[in-house]
Amino acid sequence: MNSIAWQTAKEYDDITYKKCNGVARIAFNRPDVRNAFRPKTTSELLDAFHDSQEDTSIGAVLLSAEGPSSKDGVYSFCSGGDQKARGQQGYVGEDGYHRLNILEVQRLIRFMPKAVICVVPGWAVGGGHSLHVVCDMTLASKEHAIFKQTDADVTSFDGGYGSAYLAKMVGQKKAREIFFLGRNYSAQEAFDMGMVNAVVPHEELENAAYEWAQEVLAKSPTSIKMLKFAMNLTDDGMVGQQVFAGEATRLAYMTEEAKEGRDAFLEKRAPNFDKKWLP
Ligand SMILES: CC(C)(COP(=O)(O)OP(=O)(O)OC[C@H]1O[C@@H](n2cnc3c(N)ncnc32)[C@H](O)[C@@H]1OP(=O)(O)O)[C@@H](O)C(=O)NCCC(=O)NCCSC(=O)CCC(=O)c1ccccc1C(=O)O
Repeated sequence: MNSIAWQTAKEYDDITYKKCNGVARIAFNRPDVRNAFRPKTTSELLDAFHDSQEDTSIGAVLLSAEGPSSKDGVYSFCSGGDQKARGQQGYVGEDGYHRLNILEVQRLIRFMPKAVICVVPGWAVGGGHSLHVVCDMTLASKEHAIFKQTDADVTSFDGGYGSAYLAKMVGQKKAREIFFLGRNYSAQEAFDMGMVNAVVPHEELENAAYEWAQEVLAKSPTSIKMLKFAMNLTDDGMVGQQVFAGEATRLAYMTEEAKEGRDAFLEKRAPNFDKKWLP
């Protein structure tokens, strides 16, 4: 991480948020509890992801984690929902309300028109595992990453991207094994299953993720956005169609034809569209 001139974009309690050369880095920062998320964490994640989406200088986002734990030196990406904050109907924040807002974070990652790369330095467990699944790509620490699904140990079930989309990624049998048995899988095993893009020596992990982001940034922003939404579309139903079509509408807005349609309305006249029907 030393060679990258990260600048803090905003101070938070449960996460860190930095930017450098078109890349944003959002990282869990509760390493002593394996980076479990509580409502405060998810609110901060939503805020930072929203900023990354809105910032036109940012083209790719790393979702990573600080660490290791000051207690035992163990690295983690995220161990899912903080079970100490869990109430009867969800996770209880400082306002006393019970929330399930990690799914909003998942949706922001899924629908943001920028590549999101998950950086897994250690444990990726429960809702933390699901977050890695929903990211566009995942890089994992060769020495320390461990993937594990504990939802069925604590009466939770991510019935969306965390399980059904995972099954599309690793196959139905393997996805059922991951959820029904809750075993530990190494970075290499996760790579072999198809849910990790690269296994990287721990010391090089953050730099590798930044380099992957820089490679993405060298590509056409419109292509990256449309490709992401096209690949999402078949799994996201009408919402996937809506997101893809929204961007298609934006492209249509940029044409002379659209300008004529708008101007004709404002000038209270019939539109004079260019009568060319391209083959
Ligand atoms: C991650 C472990 C496998 C790591 O094991 P180990 O290395 O032996 O460490 P530990 O000694 O167990 O832990 C160290 C320290 O951290 C605390 N801790 C770890 N994980 C959590 C956690 N999730 N919550 C609270 N605290 C945690 C642990 O207590 C220790 O503290 P000490 O004070 O030092 O004793 C292992 O830790 C582990 O299995 N952790 C629990 C994993 C888990 O079950 N997570 C929850 C899964 S359910 C979930 O994530 C909800 C998903 C979700 O949010 C969701 C999904 C679908 C729809 C809606 C929602 C929604 O929004 O709720």
